[in-house]
Amino acid sequence: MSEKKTSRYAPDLMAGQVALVTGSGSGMGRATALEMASCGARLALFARREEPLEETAEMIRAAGGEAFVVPGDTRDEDSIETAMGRIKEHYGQLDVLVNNAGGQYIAAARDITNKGFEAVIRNNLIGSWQMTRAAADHFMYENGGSVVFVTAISGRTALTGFTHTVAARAGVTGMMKTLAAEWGEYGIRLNCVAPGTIKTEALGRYPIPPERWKQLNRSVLNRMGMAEDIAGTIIFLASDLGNFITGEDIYVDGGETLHMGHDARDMINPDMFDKRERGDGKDE
Ligand SMILES: CCCCCCCCC/C=C/C(=O)SCCNC(=O)CCNC(=O)[C@H](O)C(C)(C)COP(=O)(O)OP(=O)(O)OC[C@H]1O[C@@H](n2cnc3c(N)ncnc32)[C@H](O)[C@@H]1OP(=O)(O)O
Ligand SMILES: NC(=O)C1=CN([C@@H]2O[C@H](COP(=O)(O)OP(=O)(O)OC[C@H]3O[C@@H](n4cnc5c(N)ncnc54)[C@H](OP(=O)(O)O)[C@@H]3O)[C@@H](O)[C@H]2O)C=CC1
Repeated sequence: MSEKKTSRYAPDLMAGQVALVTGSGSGMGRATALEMASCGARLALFARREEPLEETAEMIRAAGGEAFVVPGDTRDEDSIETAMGRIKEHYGQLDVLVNNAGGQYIAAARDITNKGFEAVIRNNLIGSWQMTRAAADHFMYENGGSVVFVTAISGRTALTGFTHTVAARAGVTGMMKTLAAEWGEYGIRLNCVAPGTIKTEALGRYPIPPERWKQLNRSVLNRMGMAEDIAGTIIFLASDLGNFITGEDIYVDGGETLHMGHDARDMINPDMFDKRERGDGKDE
């Protein structure tokens, strides 16, 4: 067997646990699956396209982990039932569900048709509900578990061009909080991770010329987010590290949503804010 990949967390943090990650053929889903495997979790990988899932599974196996591919569509109840049945047969348990699958198209609100609005709600809200309900029915009402939803920063800020998905993600957050209140008694914890602008393959699908990519970076940390930034937070919440956290909504956005009423750096004297050796406010 090949050597286990080093994890940023303890290599046995998720030992004995089975985790289902949706949308794990790319981006944040793949990064989360890889890191969970390096923490000892056994993975079930779910998305519509089988080939990228197999690639993720191969990466996990090459690093000494265990992964099982269950293709399906979060909008399709039958494919979810099939996946849950196969996970039961293969692993016999499910402890963690990461609802990361999602996507939308960009459009001005006045150009969004009712059909288009509904399609995005189905993909980003109803899909997550269906996965969560099935995981609870099949596994978690009986044995407890942890569910993490990947949403977006739109709870704190407007995102023009994304009215439909902003509505869907806000729906997910409200649903998560209410389920957390109802399902605490079953030992089920539910939380959201809200990513800022994260450099994944998906961003490349938007019609934004590469020379304008820099403008996407509104983080105060002076870099775009990476899939691993999100994976680390998901694992913190999903694993025992987050044992007493439920109903929370954690923003992982490099400060992108720190709105400034005024920016004195531009208005008054930029030199005043130049980087200094000392950061304690005393004269140098
Ligand atoms: C500056 C920015 C910073 C942007 C940076 C800020 C960060 C943003 C955060 C988000 C990042 C990401 O999500 S990254 C993910 C990137 N996105 C993707 O990968 C694409 C995801 N898209 C999809 O999966 C699908 O298109 C989805 C939206 C779910 C709809 O799929 P369906 O099969 O259910 O439906 P379809 O039959 O395709 O379409 C149904 C109707 O939806 C509408 N519709 C669908 N696609 C459409 C399109 N491209 N343009 C217009 N309208 C469309 C039409 O009305 C369609 O009806 P008809 O007209 O009758 O056909
Ligand atoms: N990148 C960013 O800046 C941000 C992204 N997000 C959200 O975070 C999540 C991950 O994003 P990211 O990694 O960038 O995106 P990706 O497009 O790389 O990943 C999304 C994955 O979801 C899968 N998926 C989409 N719809 C379905 C469905 N109906 N059923 C099953 N699987 C589905 C896709 O695989 P397949 O096509 O094979 O089904 C894809 O692999 C998404 O929900 C995204 O909208 C939120 C904020 C910012």
